Amino acid sequence: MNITEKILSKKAGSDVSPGEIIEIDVDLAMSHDGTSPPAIKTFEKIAKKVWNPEKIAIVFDHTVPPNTIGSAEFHKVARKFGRKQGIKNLYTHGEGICHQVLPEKGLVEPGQVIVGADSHTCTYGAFGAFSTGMGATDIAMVYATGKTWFMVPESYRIEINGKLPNNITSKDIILHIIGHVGSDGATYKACEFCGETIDNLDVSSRMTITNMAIEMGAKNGIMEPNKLTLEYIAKRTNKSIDQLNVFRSDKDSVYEKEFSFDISEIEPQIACPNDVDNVKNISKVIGTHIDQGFIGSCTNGRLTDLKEAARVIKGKKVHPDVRLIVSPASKEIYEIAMEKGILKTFMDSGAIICNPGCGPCLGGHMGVLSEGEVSISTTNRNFKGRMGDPKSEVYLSNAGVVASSVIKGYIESPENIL
Ligand SMILES: CC(C)[C@H](C(=O)O)[C@@H](O)C(=O)O
Ligand code: SF4
Repeated sequence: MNITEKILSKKAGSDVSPGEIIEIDVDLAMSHDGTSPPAIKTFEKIAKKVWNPEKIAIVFDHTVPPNTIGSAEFHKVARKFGRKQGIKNLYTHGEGICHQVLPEKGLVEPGQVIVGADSHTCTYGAFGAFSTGMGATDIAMVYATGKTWFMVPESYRIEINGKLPNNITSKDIILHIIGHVGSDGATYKACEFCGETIDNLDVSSRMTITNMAIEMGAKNGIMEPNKLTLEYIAKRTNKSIDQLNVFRSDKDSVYEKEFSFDISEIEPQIACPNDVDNVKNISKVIGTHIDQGFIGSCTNGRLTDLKEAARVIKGKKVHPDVRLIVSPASKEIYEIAMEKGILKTFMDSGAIICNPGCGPCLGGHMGVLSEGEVSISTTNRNFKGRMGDPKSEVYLSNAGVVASSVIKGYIESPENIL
């Protein structure tokens, strides 16, 4: 069996195979300020008390602080519910993006089943957990019962080998893969990422890859935890590595499809408007005019990303006709970036630093695009109108490319700047 099948078998109490429908207990369920209110509405029709207030996390991140009366209402409803139900992990003070906050708070462990009312819940696969997004009504059922059902997915094995070239990050790896597989190329599949490149990646870089599994339609993205990951989880959960429930794929596991990528010579990858799989080598789009750069999100708002961007922008200025918005993915990251002088580097360059949260990622606030405006962004989606007007455009890249581009006012590669 592969890692996904092993986790689901353990939960189901017997060996499962792809296509089978199982009902299992979940270890952790999550919703945020955008999806908690609809989940609560359904929950209140079916139950009075949540199944376990310790196994639910509610994180305010999508519009923090609230930007409309409607979102302030959503915060009020979710906050009241969280308090009434005694939800232990209720983060209402701008702690950061749910997908960053949950691992930081030690809520994510290998071998767990985690569900969340947000499509990028697949991020926790970087820690060797089976995790997936679902709709708010499904989450309401989980809040009430602690259980959910799945069809066991078929698995894709995606092997990545080669040493990362200069100015290339795991964002380029996942964009490269999505460009090949297609935005619906892995619909309902368990995408297992493996190979020497994955084995050597740090925790943040691994999270970027599993985070974007949903952009190929995957049910979940998953990796066997490496040493750095196990150390991270042990530290965050106050457990020893031996206490963690690590699953690994058998050597003779069965996969529906197998892919192999060598990334040792790739260029920075850019997902061009308006599809995440419209991926081009940067050399094809250098010179494209931009009006905004955004560094942040659950994909690339971590310290490694901020450091990479700061390395490129240090001592330089953002182009006068461009705005650069930086929003660290969590308060913890914000604090470290502040202490290390990284935020100062951005401020000196002319950037706007926003509080942790989703920020402009989904076009809600803090950097909405007007008609015809173009953004280069470290986020994960570039659908039509994603960051504002339907006639605005979003290019997706790694953080270093955003930094080099905002200096020039057009898409530019860091290697031409440094
Ligand atoms: C608002 C929320 C439901 C949505 C998601 O599920 O992904 C958002 O986080 C996004 O990135 O588009
Ligand atoms: S940062 Fe963007 S992609 Fe991630 S959860 Fe928030 S809105 Fe969704």
